[in-house]
Formats: sequence, C-alpha cells, structure tokens
Amino acid sequence: MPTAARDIPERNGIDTLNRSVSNSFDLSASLSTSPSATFHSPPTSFSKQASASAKQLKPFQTADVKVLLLENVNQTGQSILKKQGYQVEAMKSSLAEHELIEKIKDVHVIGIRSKTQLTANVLKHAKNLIVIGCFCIGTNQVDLKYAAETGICVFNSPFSNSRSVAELMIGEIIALARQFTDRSLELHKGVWNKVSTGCWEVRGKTLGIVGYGHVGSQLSVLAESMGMHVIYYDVVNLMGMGTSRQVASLDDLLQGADFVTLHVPETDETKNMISTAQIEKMRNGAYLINASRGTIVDIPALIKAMQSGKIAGAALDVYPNEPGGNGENFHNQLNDFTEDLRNLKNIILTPHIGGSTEEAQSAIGVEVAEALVNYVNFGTTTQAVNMPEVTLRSLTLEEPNHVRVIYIHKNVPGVLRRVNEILGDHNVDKQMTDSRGDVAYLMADISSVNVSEIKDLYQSLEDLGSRIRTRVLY
Ligand SMILES: NC(=O)C1=CN([C@@H]2O[C@H](COP(=O)(O)OP(=O)(O)OC[C@H]3O[C@@H](n4cnc5c(N)ncnc54)[C@H](O)[C@@H]3O)[C@@H](O)[C@H]2O)C=CC1
Ligand SMILES: O=C(O)CCC(=O)C(=O)O
Repeated sequence: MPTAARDIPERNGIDTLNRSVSNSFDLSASLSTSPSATFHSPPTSFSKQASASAKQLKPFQTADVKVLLLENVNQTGQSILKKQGYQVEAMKSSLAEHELIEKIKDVHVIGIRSKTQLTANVLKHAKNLIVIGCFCIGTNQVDLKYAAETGICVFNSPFSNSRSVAELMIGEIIALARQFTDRSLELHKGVWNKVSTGCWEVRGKTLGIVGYGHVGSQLSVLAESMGMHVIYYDVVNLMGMGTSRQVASLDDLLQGADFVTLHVPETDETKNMISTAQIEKMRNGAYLINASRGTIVDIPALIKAMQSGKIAGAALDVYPNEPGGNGENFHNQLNDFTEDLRNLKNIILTPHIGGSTEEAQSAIGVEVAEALVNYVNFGTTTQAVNMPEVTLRSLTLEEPNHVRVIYIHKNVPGVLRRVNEILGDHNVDKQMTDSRGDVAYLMADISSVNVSEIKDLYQSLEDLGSRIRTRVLY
C-alpha cells in the first residue's frame, strides 16, 4: 500500500499534533515521523474492511498501541496483533486484582479469557483502555455496562469453542454412565474391579439440555446420533435439532431426563439455578453435568445428593472460584467444599477445559484479534457485546483528506443535531449511528479536512456534555 496517504501531518508542517490512540490529544507530545509508523498493509483476513484500495486508518503510531494479553491467549491471536505493530505483552496466567490495576493503567487493549475479572473497580483505573477482547464465549467476567458507559468496547468469540464443549459433554455422559474414570483410577492404584452394577448404555436414555444455544444445540445433534432422546429447556422458544423437543419449564426437564447438562450464561437468574429443590425433582440415579459457570450449581447441595445416592454421577468443569493459572492448587481455600468433592465417587472434575482444544483456541485467537484490530484501526463495532454495531465501508486512497470521526455518547435527545453542527463545516460523506441502552455510537467519514482542523474538530466534540469518548481516525 502506498504511504502517501499517511504523510499528511508532515506535508502540512503540523508537528505538534500527537496522534494518540486514546481519547485525548496530548499536545505536549510530539508527532513521530517514524516511517514505519506511516502505514501497514492490512492482513488479507481484513478483506472486508480493507479492500485493495482501502486506506488503513490510523490516528496514532501502531507501535504506540499497548496490548496486554492474559491467560495464555493463543499464538494465532498474538501474531495478528503483533503484525499490526502493536506492543504486545502476553502472560500465561490471570492477575490478582491489585496487579491487574497496575498493569491496566497503561494499556489500550486487553485480552482475557474466563478468569480475569474486569470489574468497574479495575476498569476505572484503565484510563487509556479502548477495547477488551474476551478470547472465549462467556463475558460475565467483565462489567459490560460500566465498560459501555465509559466508552470501552467489548468483543468475544460467540461460538468458536461450542463444538469442543459439546464433544466433552458426550465423553462425560458415557464416562459417567460406565463409571470408567473410577475404574481407571482404581486400576492406576493396582485394583482390579470389574463391575456392571449401575453401569448403563446411553442409547435410549434421555438427555435434558438446559440452555439450547450454540453449545446446547451442538450437543443435541451429537446425543441423538448416539440414540439418546433429547429434551431441552430455554427461556427463548427455539426450534429443536432433529427430533429433540423443547419443554415448558425447568421442572419438566429435570423430571424427564436421565442426564442433565447445563449451558446457560451466568446471570442473576441462573445463579444457583440447580440447588436442593431442583435436585430433588431430578430422577433417582440421574446424572448432572455443568460446563457453563461455577455459580450455576449449588455445589454443596450436589455433594449431599451424591452422598445420598440421589445423583449417580456428576461432571464439573467450572467452579465459583478457580485458580489463576496452571500449577496452582485447587483446595478448600478457594472453595470450601473442595475436599468433599474430591472424595466423591463417579464425579469427573476438570479444570475449565470445555473450550480447550487446539481447534477452538486457534479459531478464537483469530476471531477476537481481528475484531480488536478492526476496532482499533477502523472503529468498527460489528459483533460487539456491549456497544451498538456500527460500521462504514473503508476510506480509500483516492480520498486523502478524509477523516473518520467516532463519537461515543450518552443516548440523549439532541446530540445528533449538535454533532452535525460541528461536522457541518465539512462534507459528511457517510455516517452511521446506533444506540444500545444508554450508549450511542456515531461514525462519520468527512472529507476536505485539513489536518490543522482535526484538533478543533476533536475538541468541539469533546466539549459536548453528551460525550463519552471521541476518536478521530485519519
Ligand atoms: N466450560 C467451558 O470451557 C465453556 C463454558 N461456556 C459457558 O457456556 C455458556 C453457554 O454457551 P453457549 O451455548 O455458547 O451460549 P449461548 O448464548 O449460545 O446459549 C445460551 C442459551 O441459554 C439460554 N438461557 C439464558 N438464560 C437462561 C435461563 N435462565 N434459563 C434457560 N435458558 C437460558 C439462552 O436463551 C441461550 O439459548 C456460556 O455462557 C459460557 O458461560 C462456553 C464455552 C466454553
Ligand atoms: O477457555 C477459556 O478460558 C474459557 C472458556 C469459557 O468458559 C468460555 O468460552 O466462556
């Protein structure tokens, strides 16, 4: 890609304008003239945003973009971000809150998985942060509302690990029905214990799926192919795969299933969704599997039900409190029921590996990293979890004096009129705006903008009372 489009500031002799990735123009910093900062050819995977003649928008040097990746984000994602020239620091574990607060102060982009808690308390220290990438499905670990209200966009990967979770469920259903993890453990200890009592085929049994989304529906197909009957419960009316059947209530599902698996997000409604009362409604000798979030099942209630024999087996992949990284202990200090869990028979305990396959992690790495780059470089919010979805076709090299304005603002009456008054001195080539709850997102490409005018444009938008965050990409 030619560099011509990127040397506007130098051509105009404006050497005090800092092209900052954050929402503020710091006039004390000088403009870098590093040639390597002037352009980057977008990777081919960004073809939707950057066609052959598209211009790479960049209000900053990409080398200034600081990215912190926690929890062992896959190399595929790391490479995409590094190729942009961003400064990427990747760590294998999550961080305790006080460490996270220190680290997050500086960064523009953070990538996490399910463990890192991005609470309002943490995010309020993240003065430069513009975007969060959850390299996973769940986003309950992020205060999405606070993030939106402070102009921080959040992305996830909605289904790249769904198949991996579904396959693990199939493995666990069979393992529990045949008690084979117990048999294997016994034989590892030198004990031969050939039994058939309480061991079953899964053919003809009923699987009850709670939450029939990406994971639940994949599982449904796999289970039917093994000859299981499938019923499901979901708050939304959904068409069943194959011959599976939606039931009207959670109670109906619990009463009708031999195996119950949980695939709901963590919300106020789903916390302790399965507790003593629900377990009592389950069939005697039924099995329970939870690979959603640790708070969905009241684990002490499950322990009692397994000790009494009401529940014949269980598999847990998730826990209310999970260790920060590999090698850390899983004991009573984290969850006070841990020792009791470990002493139960026919319970499979896995360290939150539902989505941990090479296929899933590699796909998630690409998907989320691409979304982050598209947001940082172009302002695109397609598939964002907490912001309205806004995108415009790319600026092209034939449009050298064009500027993309992004204005994240409170969703209150009168804002568009005032913004357009400010933009009105220029030609607004295209514009898109949308809102989600209290937050609205406006993207406008304006032409015939002299670089010397950018600061004023930016400042006028910043001065509006409705402003959450302003970015000007050029
Ligand atoms: N163990 C692991 O490694 C993984 C765990 N997960 C967890 O599994 C959850 C489900 O994943 P997906 O199927 O991809 O999510 P999804 O969003 O595609 O599906 C969730 C379904 O649950 C339903 N639902 C929501 N609240 C409900 C309620 N109160 N009662 C009944 N149904 C309800 C929704 O309508 C939706 O159909 C994620 O939110 C995540 O927490 C996801 C991937 C990997
Ligand atoms: O792989 C991970 O770290 C998290 C998987 C998960 O729970 C999710 O995708 O929501």
